[in-house]
Amino acid sequence: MEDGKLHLSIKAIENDQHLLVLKLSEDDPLFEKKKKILESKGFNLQGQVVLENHSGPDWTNKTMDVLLQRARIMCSDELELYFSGVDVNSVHLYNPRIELEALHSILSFINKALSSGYHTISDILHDLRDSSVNMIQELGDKFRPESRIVTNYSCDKERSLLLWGESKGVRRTLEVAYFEGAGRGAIATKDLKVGDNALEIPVSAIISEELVCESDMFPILEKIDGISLETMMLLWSMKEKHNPDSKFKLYFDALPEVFNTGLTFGVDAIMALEGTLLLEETVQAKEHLRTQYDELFPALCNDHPDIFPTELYTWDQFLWACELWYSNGMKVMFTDGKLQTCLVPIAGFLNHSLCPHVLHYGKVDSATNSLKFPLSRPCNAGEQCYLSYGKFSSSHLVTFYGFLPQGENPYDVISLDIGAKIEDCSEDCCPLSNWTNHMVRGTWFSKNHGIFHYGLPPPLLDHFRLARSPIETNTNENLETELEILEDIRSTFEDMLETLGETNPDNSASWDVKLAMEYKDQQRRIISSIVTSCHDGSKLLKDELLKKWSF
Ligand SMILES: C[S@@+](CC[C@H](N)C(=O)[O-])C[C@H]1O[C@@H](n2cnc3c(N)ncnc32)[C@H](O)[C@@H]1O
Repeated sequence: MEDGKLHLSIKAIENDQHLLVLKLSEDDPLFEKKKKILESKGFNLQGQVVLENHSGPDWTNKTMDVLLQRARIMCSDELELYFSGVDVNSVHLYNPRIELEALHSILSFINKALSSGYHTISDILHDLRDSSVNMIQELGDKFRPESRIVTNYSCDKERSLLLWGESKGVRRTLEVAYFEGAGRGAIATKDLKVGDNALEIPVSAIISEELVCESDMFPILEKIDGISLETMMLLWSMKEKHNPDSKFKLYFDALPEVFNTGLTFGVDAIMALEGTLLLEETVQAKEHLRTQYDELFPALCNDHPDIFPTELYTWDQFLWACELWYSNGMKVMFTDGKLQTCLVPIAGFLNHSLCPHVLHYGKVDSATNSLKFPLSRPCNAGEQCYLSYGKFSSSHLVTFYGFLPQGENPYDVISLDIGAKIEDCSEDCCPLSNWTNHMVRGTWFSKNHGIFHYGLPPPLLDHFRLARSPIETNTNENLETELEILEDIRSTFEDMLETLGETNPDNSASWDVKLAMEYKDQQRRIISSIVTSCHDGSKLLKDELLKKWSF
């Protein structure tokens, strides 16, 4: 089996014994970094586990542990490698999504192995499968975001859309409900296991580029220099929304009238963002859209009033359509290998979570010509079923989706403008120093707050160490330098805290001001954690220095 990032295989050896081999995929763009981590943790690159019948009750747990430690590294993304070099032994959740990917990769492999024979070791494989299923269940149990259903919301339009879906061949084990603070969402109609499909949408029920290409606006749009198919789709949807004969009428009818994303923040909310990078991000994103609009309108309406009626192409409607596509668009890979941003009716009801039920979706199954949404973790009947929209920071989620996810978002990082790449020092001393950008995140994610770590990202510390003593690579002795580094980092982040200022909670504030303030509070929490970690680290160093001097 191959999961893009890791190869798992079973080889028969002697005396009914088998070898389970877990190897890093060389196609993984992070291959070199992961290889270095595996080596630095003392793992050989050819991860092998001998499977023999049967080695006692502890054997399954120990084997799962070995497999999981490796799979965590193999499934990690660049961000996780940057921050922790992956704390493979951690029993804490540093990133539930990666933990889920690692467990799910192991489970999928074992399921495949079981269905393709290996009778002599089927007991072992069953035990490993049960163990991974239990671990996935435990992971999900630790992550239960609050989701309260609003009972007085009529879901008539949504139900009509579900019925339309059934008539188009949509299969589902989900119902729609309205949730406090999240709008519509999907709940499981029965207990769903890992591998069950929450949804299956035939390609014919997906809004894709084909529709604009067949429309009467295409011959006009294709003549515009540099216009993308995504922009064409957006313009098509602005008109189709009002088409009483549209094949997707029930879909458009069920869309929210307003989206409430960062793109429609009012002046007060923008002002409330003062001191955060999100202020610039939202302003720039909106300016970019305004420029794009002004390049197309009113020219298109003036030149082709029959195809582009002025009343359907106002700036406000353009912005609504941008919010629709940003917050509901899904990347879909079709069977011809083309990747398109599409609107997927019904799947668009699924909300996002940091520990989603559906992790892998977006590739059309050629056997059924449909888009499937299989579960990577179980979802009980009546429970809200979540999707992963992607590995997004809170600033991205606020700007383009208009919400902050519940729980600690590991992708919530603050980039630091100290970009210059430093050359890799020797592999033995700091194998993961070769980064082009530096960043920080809440230090509560780090499990190592000890001396020389302080809960801060190792590559960032190495960057400062190298900048101070380019020749000396082993800084462990250099406590004074460490102290200076921590003082520098602390003062930078104290300045940031000061720029952020204080916010006073105001329950009567509008939705956008509340969201902006909530975002700002989160930023403050992240920055405060760095200041505190620097402070605690300095104390550790001073204690150490005192000990040295007292000898
Ligand atoms: C694809 S739609 C999901 C369905 C949406 N709730 C609705 O009523 O149409 C994406 C939007 O749902 C909302 N949303 C998704 N996940 C959320 C979450 N975890 N918490 C709050 N709102 C969420 C945001 O408004 C986002 O822009």
